[in-house]
Amino acid sequence: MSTMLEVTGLGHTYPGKQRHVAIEELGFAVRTGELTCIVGPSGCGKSTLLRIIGGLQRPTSGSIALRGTEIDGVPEDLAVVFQDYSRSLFPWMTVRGNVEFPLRTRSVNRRERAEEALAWVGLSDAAKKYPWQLSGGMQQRVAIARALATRPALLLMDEPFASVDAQTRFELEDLLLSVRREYGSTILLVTHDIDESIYLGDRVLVLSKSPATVVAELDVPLGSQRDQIGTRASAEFVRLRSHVARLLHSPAATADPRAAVSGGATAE
Ligand SMILES: Nc1ncnc2c1ncn2[C@@H]1O[C@H](COP(=O)(O)OP(=O)(O)OP(=O)(O)O)[C@@H](O)[C@H]1O
Repeated sequence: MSTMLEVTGLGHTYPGKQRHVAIEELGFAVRTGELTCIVGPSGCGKSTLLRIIGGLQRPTSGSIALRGTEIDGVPEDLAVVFQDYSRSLFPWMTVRGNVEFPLRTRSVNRRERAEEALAWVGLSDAAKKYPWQLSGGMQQRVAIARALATRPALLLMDEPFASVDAQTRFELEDLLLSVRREYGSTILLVTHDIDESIYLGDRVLVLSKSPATVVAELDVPLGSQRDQIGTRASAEFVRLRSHVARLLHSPAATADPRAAVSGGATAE
């Protein structure tokens, strides 16, 4: 499998009076076609990391390569879905207008692409509505459709389901799994929810407290067909969940980044 994203020796320090070392010597790779979840404690630097990968912020040190080319600015073939759907959609544009918006500079059939992406997320009937006429979960589907319409090489998602209720969250998680199964998307998703990281991920990267560094990389051997009840009740899921929880809460685990590489290791 080829490498989609390679992060090497990444560091970021916020300067000035509030000087803060947010990320330190952070490195990992995302393989093409893989859904990688990053889980870490609140304030550890997850959003900073995604902003840097998305080209919205320059790192203080280290490098990031997308398909072998170092990122300098906002890459064309990368899309981001943020947590706050209410601020990421344009309220004066219809749903279809929002999905077509990032395609305006590309020579593609915008209408066709937008309609296709809306069908992927089950919102064909809402194309002419405005975002404010939709529920929160539907608005986040629009944001996902807008990102998918550009056919990004890499889809970045920053806590995409953190602002919706639990039932909608489950539905959106399953939607994401089915879309990526069908289209083989490469996805890097940040969450602070351990269960979500295991339910969605082919691989989970566990980050330390700030400054963020990779504590462990775990393979998630749960297969590609997952369901909210059976998968979450499985012995493997429960084992991984307690393993990640221990890694996140144990100061000793932060000492050796290779302490728990590849899910086989147990913290018990
Ligand atoms: N502009 C800034 N200036 C100084 N410090 C900052 C700035 N932005 C973020 N930080 C600090 O950097 C650290 C990482 O912030 P970041 O938002 O990346 O964390 P996070 O893991 O995404 O947080 P959360 O889980 O709460 O969303 C935090 O301690 C935060 O206070």
